[in-house]
Amino acid sequence: MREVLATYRLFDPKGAFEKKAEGIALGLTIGSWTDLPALEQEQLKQHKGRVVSIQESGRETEYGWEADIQIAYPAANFSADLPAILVTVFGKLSLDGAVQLIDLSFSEDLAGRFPGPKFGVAGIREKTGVYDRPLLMSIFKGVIGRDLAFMEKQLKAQIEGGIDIVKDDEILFDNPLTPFEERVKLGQRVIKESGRKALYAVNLSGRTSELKEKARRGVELGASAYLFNVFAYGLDVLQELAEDPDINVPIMAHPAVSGAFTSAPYHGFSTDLMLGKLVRTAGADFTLFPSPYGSVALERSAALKTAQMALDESVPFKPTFPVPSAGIHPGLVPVLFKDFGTDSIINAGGGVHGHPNGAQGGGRAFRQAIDAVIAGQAIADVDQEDLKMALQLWGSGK
Ligand SMILES: CSCCC(=O)C(=O)COP(=O)(O)O
Ligand SMILES: [Mg+2]
Repeated sequence: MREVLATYRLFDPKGAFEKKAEGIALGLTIGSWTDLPALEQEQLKQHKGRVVSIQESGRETEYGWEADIQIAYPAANFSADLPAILVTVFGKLSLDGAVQLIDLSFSEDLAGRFPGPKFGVAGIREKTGVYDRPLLMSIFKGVIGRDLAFMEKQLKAQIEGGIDIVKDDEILFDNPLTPFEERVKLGQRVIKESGRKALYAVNLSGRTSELKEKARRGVELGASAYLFNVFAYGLDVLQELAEDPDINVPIMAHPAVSGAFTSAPYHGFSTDLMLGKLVRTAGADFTLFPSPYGSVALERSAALKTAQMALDESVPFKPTFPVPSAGIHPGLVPVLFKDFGTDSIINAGGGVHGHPNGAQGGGRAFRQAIDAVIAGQAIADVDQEDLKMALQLWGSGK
């Protein structure tokens, strides 16, 4: 049956979940129907949401008792796009007090209407030539108000330090000093000159109506990846980009703005649904999200579940690379590896550029830490200068 299955976390002071679930199933589909003639009632029944399960946790919160409920919505009610689906399952309900949308599952034929990542984990490993360890990514920092020569210096240092992927900071937009097209050309040239198989994710920014054309032009000029602030634009915009055959480079979903609707404990979307499952469904090859340990920390269980959703083998999409980020330094590599494993990306801005030996030293320190954990060695025992300096500066561990 073509349908979407929505899981909600509900709260109710009286624990009247059956009534509440039925109210949602009816309210988000056919509304009130009891006064209608029998024939019309029969026709409307095909469109009514169906309560599939109610699971009470036994936990009492400030909003009352807690339960997870599942409601199936017939695909006949919506067109096969994320805006229509999100409005169907959480439209006005999202405005109605304490309720969270924590999961969405699509029937197979419906899932087939979405692209998923073009490249996924395997495709990105192929592009970077790295198969047996977490990849290392870094971020341009302090480039607002600086020119292309400054960026070139930073990019060279990062690549020479052994970084596999360099990304723009999400706050770097098109600007006269470092315009999009010039950044693309610069990245292409510097990577080519380095002889490495690195990627540079340029921030694809600007008006929605101009994005596709801009992205295609960037690809013509040699762009190797795009960073995209998906939550400022919307998931459907990401999907449009991912589906375009001419935009044939990996897309990196940045979590900026997502906290506005994923961070509340009793309202909004769950983080793993948005940053794990839905960005993957819409076509992101990488998903960035706050790690549990750094400066902008996500609760550990939410971060782990986000990575799990990005890689989950039970969905019919290529896996999205999980990128736990923010405040990452070399001393955190062992815990990142323990929690997120080989199929993850270690990503750092300050932890690379703030190294006493500059971005080159920062890159080397990370690579030394990664090599050590892969070899089963304690990073504190590594006798290499860059890593030692990093551990002295930032410590080892959380
Ligand atoms: C909130 S995850 C995004 C990571 C990011 O864009 C960033 O700038 C992190 O920088 P940091 O210096 O904390 O590594
Ligand atoms: Mg940033």
